[in-house]
Amino acid sequence: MTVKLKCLSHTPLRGLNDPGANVVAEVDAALAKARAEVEAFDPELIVIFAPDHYNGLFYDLMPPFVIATAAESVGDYLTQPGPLSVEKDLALELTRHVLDSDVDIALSHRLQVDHGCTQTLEELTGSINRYPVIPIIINSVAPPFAPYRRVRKLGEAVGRFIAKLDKRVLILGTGGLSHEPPVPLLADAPEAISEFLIAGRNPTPEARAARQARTIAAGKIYGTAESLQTPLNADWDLAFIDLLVQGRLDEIDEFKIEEISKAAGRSAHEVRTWVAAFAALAATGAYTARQDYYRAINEWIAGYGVVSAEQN
Ligand SMILES: O=C(O)CCC(=O)/C=C/C=C(/O)C(=O)O
Ligand SMILES: [Fe+2]
Repeated sequence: MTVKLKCLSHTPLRGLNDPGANVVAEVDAALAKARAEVEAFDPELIVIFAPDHYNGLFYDLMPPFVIATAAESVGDYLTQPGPLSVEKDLALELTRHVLDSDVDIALSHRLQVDHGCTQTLEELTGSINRYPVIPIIINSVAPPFAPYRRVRKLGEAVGRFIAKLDKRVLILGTGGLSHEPPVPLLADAPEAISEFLIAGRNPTPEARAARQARTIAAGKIYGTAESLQTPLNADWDLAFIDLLVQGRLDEIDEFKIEEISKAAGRSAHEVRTWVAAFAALAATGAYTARQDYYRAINEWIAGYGVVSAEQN
């Protein structure tokens, strides 16, 4: 087995509310470099830890963690719709292995995934189905969340499974860093919103367009005095990246969910996907990591980072 890791932010607003051309070019260059590295590595399997933003998972049955044996992209926010090339039998084997490792995980034989999973796949591989993939969704948007120490345990269990495979495996984490888009909360939500959050699968095109328009409007004022959302926090982001690069993963067990929401925004919990990805890599052996890119980008509602790592 050979393992490489990439963790990066995603944003619903790429192409819909872009920052200046110089910043877009900078991000494009960072992504082009990452994509070239993936191409050269030529993975035989991608294990992607990703969040969902009320497209596949709803409060009618909200699991903390899910492995998909089949997945279909809903194609939100300019992403490619259609099926992913999920390694069905291996995904099922991984599910058994995770359960045998004392980490409870849900299983889906038909999961809808959104830009939170597919944008990174597209950016790093050119499409949503270029390489065999196993999607692992970590609830990062719909509280209550599993504690961070459980996310680390999940990652470790997945890493031990990867370590037994005779394959080149690319581990991906996607989401974060600090940010807070206008994702509604179930607590105190009006009837129509709570109905959507509980059972809003397959929205009409009009409903999807309204969601996207709301996010674009939020992006236009994000980081200004007019915005009610928690702003980006570059210090928090860089400290988190440092912790991963320095291999201080045990400190993650002490992360406090409420404190992170306040300091870095409610959607900063998407970094749970990075936690799981790094824990998985660490379970395969010692690693070296580096920060490839970071910039706080208000227009994209994203503390936007790219981090790479590989086994020593
Ligand atoms: O669900 C919607 O489309 C509206 C909610 C939203 O703002 C989506 C945010 C997407 C992200 O990737 C994020 O910021 O985490
Ligand atoms: Fe997201």
